[in-house]
Amino acid sequence: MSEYPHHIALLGAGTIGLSMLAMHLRRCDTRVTVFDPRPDAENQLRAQLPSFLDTSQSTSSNSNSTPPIQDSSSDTLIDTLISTNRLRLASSIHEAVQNATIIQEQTPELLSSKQALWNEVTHSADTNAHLWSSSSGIPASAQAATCMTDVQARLLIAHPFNPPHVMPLVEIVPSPNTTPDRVTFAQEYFKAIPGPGAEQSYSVTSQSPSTSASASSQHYRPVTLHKEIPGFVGNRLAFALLREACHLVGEGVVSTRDLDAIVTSSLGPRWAGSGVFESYHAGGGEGGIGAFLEKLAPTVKDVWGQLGQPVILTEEERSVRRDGGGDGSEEEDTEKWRKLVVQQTEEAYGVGISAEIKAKKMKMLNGVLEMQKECFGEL
Ligand SMILES: NC(=O)C1=CN([C@@H]2O[C@H](COP(=O)(O)OP(=O)(O)OC[C@H]3O[C@@H](n4cnc5c(N)ncnc54)[C@H](O)[C@@H]3O)[C@@H](O)[C@H]2O)C=CC1
Ligand SMILES: O=C(O)[C@@H](O)C(=O)[C@H](O)[C@@H](O)CO
Repeated sequence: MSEYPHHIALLGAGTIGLSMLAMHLRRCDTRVTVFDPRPDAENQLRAQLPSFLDTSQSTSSNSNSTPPIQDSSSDTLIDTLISTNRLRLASSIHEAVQNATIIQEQTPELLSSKQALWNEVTHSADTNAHLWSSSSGIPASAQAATCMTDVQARLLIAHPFNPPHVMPLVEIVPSPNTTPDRVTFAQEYFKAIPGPGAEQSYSVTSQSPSTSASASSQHYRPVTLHKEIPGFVGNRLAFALLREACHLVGEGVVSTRDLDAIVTSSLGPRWAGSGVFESYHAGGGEGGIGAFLEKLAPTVKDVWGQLGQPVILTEEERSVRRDGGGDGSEEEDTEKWRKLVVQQTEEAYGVGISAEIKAKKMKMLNGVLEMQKECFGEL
């Protein structure tokens, strides 16, 4: 038996993949083989991963420091992970999945490429490996539609929220063909991953492989959906809010910056402590959410009936319109909101986020999560 019971093949080391890598390495009983075809994959990993690992200052909530630039200690950390067999870089999918017990993909959000990936993976992988997809919204049944039944039984969605090395939610979304034992394994695996800042030495293999976050210190919160639905739950809620936000900006009701201020000075703080239903339950007074819905039904009905339906075009749809001889003016009308949203957001926040701002946002996020644990035990 390997010194590491869990051998994860991580396919795709981009925005989510590298953060997922740091998440997996927080368990002492894992080793991870990474594959990404981009020519600069190793450089990207060496540049990004150290700042996601808890040994750096930038993840602790009391840090004012900006994420460390890559220095020799970062390289040493990566080299030590490699020399202690906790981290390996593969040059092909075939190589990456050899003897993997868990195969997790964070490749581009395209159904066709995910389907091709799973077919390629299952030609080389152990027939008992767990198969996880980080997809933002493509259900497992769609991804596995061109795979054999035994593959469909092992494939599920483990959808993180960015950045997964910090954000507690993992949406576990099985397909109708995913067997219950695979769901249970995924739930228990993520629950046992220590949170950010857990005292952790990534390089010492002398630590016993067993790692389990105690219930009181549980950080990750896998939530399993009962049914598949495109976008799952987190993104459907987020995209519903995004749709109305884009509608309000497109109609000239509010600017993007002021809409963000409305969220961060009300709903954001509220929802950090009480979710949608709990907060309306409290708002309903003695009668709880039942009373809330009764009292507010006329207003809710009126607002629901007037929520915006802004149209968004895919790049393909936009090019078809342009190829059709359109001068873009029809597109401008159809997506009037889009130009305003992009223009106002870039004016408000610039293009690209500075390392200093990223560090401040990370400090705030860690602070909120620490406060949640302090007030409510496990998240
Ligand atoms: N960016 C986000 O906030 C979140 C993204 N996701 C999901 O995670 C997945 C990846 O998204 P990102 O990390 O943002 O994309 P990304 O574009 O940053 O990274 C994708 C990586 O996959 C690599 N890749 C392409 N084909 C590959 C293959 N055949 N095998 C291995 N690697 C391959 C690319 O070189 C790239 O580095 C998507 O399904 C996305 O919906 C999920 C949650 C949040
Ligand atoms: O918001 C998140 O971090 C995730 O729910 C996502 O899936 C991404 O934002 C996604 O919507 C964009 O890649």
